[in-house]
Amino acid sequence: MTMATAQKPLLRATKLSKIYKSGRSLLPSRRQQVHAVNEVSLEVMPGETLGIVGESGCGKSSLGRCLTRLQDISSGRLEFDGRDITDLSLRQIRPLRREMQMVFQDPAASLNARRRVGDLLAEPFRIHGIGARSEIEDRVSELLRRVGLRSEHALRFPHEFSGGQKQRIGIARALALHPKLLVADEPVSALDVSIQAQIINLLAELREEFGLTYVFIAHDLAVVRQISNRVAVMYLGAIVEVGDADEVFSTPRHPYTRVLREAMPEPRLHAKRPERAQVKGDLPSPFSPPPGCPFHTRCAFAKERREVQRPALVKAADGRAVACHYPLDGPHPTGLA
Ligand SMILES: Nc1ncnc2c1ncn2[C@@H]1O[C@H](COP(=O)(O)OP(=O)(O)OP(=O)(O)O)[C@@H](O)[C@H]1O
Repeated sequence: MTMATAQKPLLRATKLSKIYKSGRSLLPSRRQQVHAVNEVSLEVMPGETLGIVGESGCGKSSLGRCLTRLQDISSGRLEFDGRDITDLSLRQIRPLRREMQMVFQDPAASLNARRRVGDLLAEPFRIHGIGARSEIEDRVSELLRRVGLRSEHALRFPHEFSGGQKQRIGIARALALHPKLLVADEPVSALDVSIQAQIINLLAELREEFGLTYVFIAHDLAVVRQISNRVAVMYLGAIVEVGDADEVFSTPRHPYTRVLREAMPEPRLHAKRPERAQVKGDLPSPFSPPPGCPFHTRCAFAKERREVQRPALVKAADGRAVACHYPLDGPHPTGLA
């Protein structure tokens, strides 16, 4: 790989939006729209892990599915490996599936319960016409070993495995064809904490071994922190802060990031801060998001004059970006404070 190639983002989203039309009303004019992803722009560089964190319903899964084109994009642009893939049809996108894969929270849902694990892992090779039968068997055994299982496990059915083992199988299936990009959507949320760490370690090892690039989605900041180089914080469909993971966690600039961080189960952090930041009220309905700054209804710092404007995500000189009229730390990005 040349330096020039290395410096180009593997994935670039520009003002990417996903709007769902709710089917609740029979009258099309009365149907409500959910702006699940609202003009998100981000870049993922080869070899890095971008964590995406935010509360349930903020649009993380929708963004993940758009980034891998498992679902259509309503507006904006998506480039993968230098190619515009925004409007590719399902047929056109199929060959790219080898290069961009997803791992989900519930691996059992994507593993056909009636088929043996060996068959499930052989499927990607068959679909893409790769390898003779004996070669595929060898590759399946190797895959199982690589994710910490045994080759004999190929003969078993998914229900014979624990939650952590099922996720190992899900990861093996996603990595079978050596993709460039893996989007993991809450891959450890359903697992016990001790198993979570094992799966995160496995993902980190595989990233190094295969030179993978990850988008790692989770509602749990502590989980995202363990594996991400950079992190993007989402609120009501928009990215409100993005930057180096350690810096975002140690000195959050968006009031919402600070609330998320202080909810982390770290006794040391809480002991130092008896007055923890509180988020006021409930997450507004995505059917009728507040005008102006989407966080102003819950923000301890918002003042009326700033409610009417939606703050843009502006990058400061140190590379961190925040969409806030009242950032908490560091250079002010908009000059409005
Ligand atoms: N297929 C769909 N049709 C209509 N609305 C949808 C659809 N999928 C998601 N939504 C809505 O879009 C918004 C974002 O949902 P999404 O699942 O992307 O968020 P999330 O942050 O991943 O939440 P969770 O962690 O609970 O899955 C929510 O209001 C959700 O109800």
